Amino acid sequence: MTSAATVRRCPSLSQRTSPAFTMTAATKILAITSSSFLLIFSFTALQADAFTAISSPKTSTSHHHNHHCHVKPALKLHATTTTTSSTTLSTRIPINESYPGLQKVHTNPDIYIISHFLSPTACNDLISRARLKGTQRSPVAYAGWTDDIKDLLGLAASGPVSWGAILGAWYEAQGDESANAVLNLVLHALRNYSVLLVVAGILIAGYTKVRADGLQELRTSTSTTLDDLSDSGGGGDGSGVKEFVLRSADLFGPPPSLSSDDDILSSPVSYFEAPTVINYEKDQALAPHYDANRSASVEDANRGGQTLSTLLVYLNDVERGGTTKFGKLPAITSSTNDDNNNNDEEDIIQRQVIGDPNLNIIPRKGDALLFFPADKYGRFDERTEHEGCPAVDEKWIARIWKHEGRVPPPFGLSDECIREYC
Ligand SMILES: O=C(O)CCC(=O)C(=O)O
Ligand SMILES: [Fe+2]
Repeated sequence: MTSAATVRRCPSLSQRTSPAFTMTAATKILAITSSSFLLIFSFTALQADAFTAISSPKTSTSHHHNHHCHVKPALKLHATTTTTSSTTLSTRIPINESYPGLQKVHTNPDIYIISHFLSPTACNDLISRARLKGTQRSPVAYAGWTDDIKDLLGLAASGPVSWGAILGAWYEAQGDESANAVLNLVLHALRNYSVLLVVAGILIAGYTKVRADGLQELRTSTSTTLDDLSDSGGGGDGSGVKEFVLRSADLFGPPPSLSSDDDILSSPVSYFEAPTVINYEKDQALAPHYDANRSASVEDANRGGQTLSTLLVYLNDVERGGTTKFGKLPAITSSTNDDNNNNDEEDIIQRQVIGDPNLNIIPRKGDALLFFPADKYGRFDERTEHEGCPAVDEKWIARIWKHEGRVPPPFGLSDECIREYC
């Protein structure tokens, strides 16, 4: 008999535990709740570290020799709206404010248009290189999935999983009048909790997968990355990729606080993802999204962390459709912007979609659009939500994302390439 053994081993306990022990309802509730709270507490304390360890993408060093990678950077679409308050944001990363053609179209969050950022030859070269390499359906990453899963698991663990565990244990304890009733109850609660947590985990993983698959429908363009800065490989008039990368380096300027003994990190280019060329055919579009990722420290760890700036260049004139719209920002009217002189302001007003209350830019060949999806500390700025409106006429753009840290290949340019051209 277990109880006899217990009595022999532990006399002091046996004195307090009468053989005819009957567990009161209050004891049961106390036992179950305390074990559940203990579990919830340890779950919450552990989940952050454990989850980060599980989901953190591995940084690959095996690609460093790879000059011409075929890995496409993914677009960061969020399945849920993030809640970062813009009042907690700091300023954006600095840029070269005297860059020729720079015109501010919105202040806080800062958005610029840069007229004639790329020459028509460079635009043509970027398009022809992308055509030669071939574009494929643009990938979409479910940005923030790690945090979403954490949030959902946390909710489940402290809500339905706990109550399910408690109710289940309560039900199982009915009629258990043995001396081990309390222990049994706690064990049942713990077992129920673990089983239900695993079930919740499986359901949440399935739900996340469905959401991730759904996001792909929101981006219907095709694209490719170009990481070859050499003149050969295009139309023969010099490399549009090189022009794009070098002008972007001039625009962003050298990174602050250089560790000067590392020549690669002192080049702004090492913080760039390789240029991506994107093609929209009739009716293709990119739904409203953010270029930053609220879980960048985990999900973008192998591509330089958070996206701090987006630089888009329109590679062709687009008569109808294909505008870039900022759905949370107002259109520029003659009174909203004091930073430009009247001619520049007129020019910008003309480049917006007439009648749209939001900032909505019409593509013009060679012009760049510059904005900052996160502040200089990498904090997500939801005001920069934007979309590529459905194309009517064909549209081509090239894009560089500047990150917080070095973007290693295959996402960024190789050390050899940066040393040779930048
Ligand atoms: O096509 C556009 O105008 C916007 C593209 C964009 O937002 C992106 O590639 O992240
Ligand atoms: Fe974007």
